[in-house]
Amino acid sequence: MELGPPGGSGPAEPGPRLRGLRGADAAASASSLSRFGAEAGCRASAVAAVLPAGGSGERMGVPTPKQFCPILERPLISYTLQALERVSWIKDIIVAVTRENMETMKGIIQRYQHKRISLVEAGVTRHRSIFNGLKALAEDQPNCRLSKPEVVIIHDAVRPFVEEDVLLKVVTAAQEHGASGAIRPLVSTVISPSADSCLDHSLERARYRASEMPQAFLFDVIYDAYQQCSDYDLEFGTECLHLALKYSHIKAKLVEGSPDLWKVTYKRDLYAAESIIKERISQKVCVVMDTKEDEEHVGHCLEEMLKTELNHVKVTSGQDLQQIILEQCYNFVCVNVMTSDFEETQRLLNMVEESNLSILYPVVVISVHFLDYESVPLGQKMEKVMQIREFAKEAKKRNILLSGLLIYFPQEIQRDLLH
Ligand SMILES: Nc1ccn([C@@H]2O[C@H](COP(=O)(O)OP(=O)(O)OP(=O)(O)O)[C@@H](O)[C@H]2O)c(=O)n1
Ligand SMILES: O=P(O)(O)OC[C@@H](O)[C@@H](O)[C@@H](O)CO
Repeated sequence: MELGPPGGSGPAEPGPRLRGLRGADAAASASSLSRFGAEAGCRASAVAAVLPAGGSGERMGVPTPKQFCPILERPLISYTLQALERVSWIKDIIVAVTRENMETMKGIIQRYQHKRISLVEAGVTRHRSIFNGLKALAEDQPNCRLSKPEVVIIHDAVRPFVEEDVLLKVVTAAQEHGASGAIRPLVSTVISPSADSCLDHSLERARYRASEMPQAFLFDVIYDAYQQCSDYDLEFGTECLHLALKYSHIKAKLVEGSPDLWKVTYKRDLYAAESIIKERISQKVCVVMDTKEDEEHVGHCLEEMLKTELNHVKVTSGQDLQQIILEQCYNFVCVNVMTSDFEETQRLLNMVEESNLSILYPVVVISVHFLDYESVPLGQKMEKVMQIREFAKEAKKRNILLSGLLIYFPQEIQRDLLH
């Protein structure tokens, strides 16, 4: 579906071209029932989001625009989309990308099964990209399929660490004040240089804040502002809150944001983002035992030890494995006591694959085999466990990192361990 440029109004560059890729409506998660959720019997305030993603990432210093740079083999923008998709009361997510990156963006949406996404063409500046995203939501556009929201969130596509709580804060504040934005304390002091590059004056740092994202606006407030916007502001402006003040005379409510709201701008930010993501997905481990009895003995011994290092440790003998996978655990220790077959591990791999869990992040599975070296010669055991290499090659294709661990115990110690 194409959206032509509005009749005579708006900037010179091509108007937004909406290529609806609206996925199936994501099931509203019960946990997100909120004043913006699908609560039965009350009119939910419609909220949409516009993600400017049409930049070239010059400061990153690599050929690929930073929003498409990989983190753990997945494009940065996919993490931001996932963060917004987790919020069930955001009904539409409009992403502004350049025409040349449109196919790349479509591929990301399909590969990572992103939902509620619509694409518009980016502009030559960030403000123009945002304006094109807003036009896709305005009802004054011909053939527009998206309904106008009451509140619109604007969030840079290169800010992947955005949580539901700050989104709720800025949207609630925007409903009350017309506009709202996340802010953070300044790290460096702001100074004003003179024409000859000497210090003219410095600002009292404590009196100022850094403007971050997300921001939220009553749709009409920000859309009217962009429609009145001068070409100079569209070309050189960097602050949507300023446009709301200058053109719609709305003073945005400022909301203290968390330290994670920073924007990926330089290469070091990409490394920082990767280590934060690794840290987050490695804090949850599930120990899968092959019997209920082992769960209560070996499993809980392991749980006590792991809890000294990790935030979330879950032990199961399989009955609630499906739920654990749904809760997005990405690390599994599959313990096979007294057996060297892989039935348990294979069952886990199948469940992980069926759940599409490894689409978004790599899943780590360690298959541990406690074996009595007196009953079976090492060579035969090693042959069995070496099979895991074949499993691992196949699993890697599905973003599942499988490894095997063979632990030999004389029979009596195993008995002691289990009782
Ligand atoms: N014409 C533009 C320029 C920027 N952006 C988006 O605005 C966000 C924040 O802008 P910035 O960090 O400046 O991104 P770039 O312009 O790509 O970076 P650089 O200035 O280093 O080139 C990014 O998601 C970027 O893709 C956009 O949608 N359209
Ligand atoms: O200026 P850039 O294009 O690097 O990034 C845009 C930022 O200025 C902007 O995201 C925040 O300051 C909030 O407006």
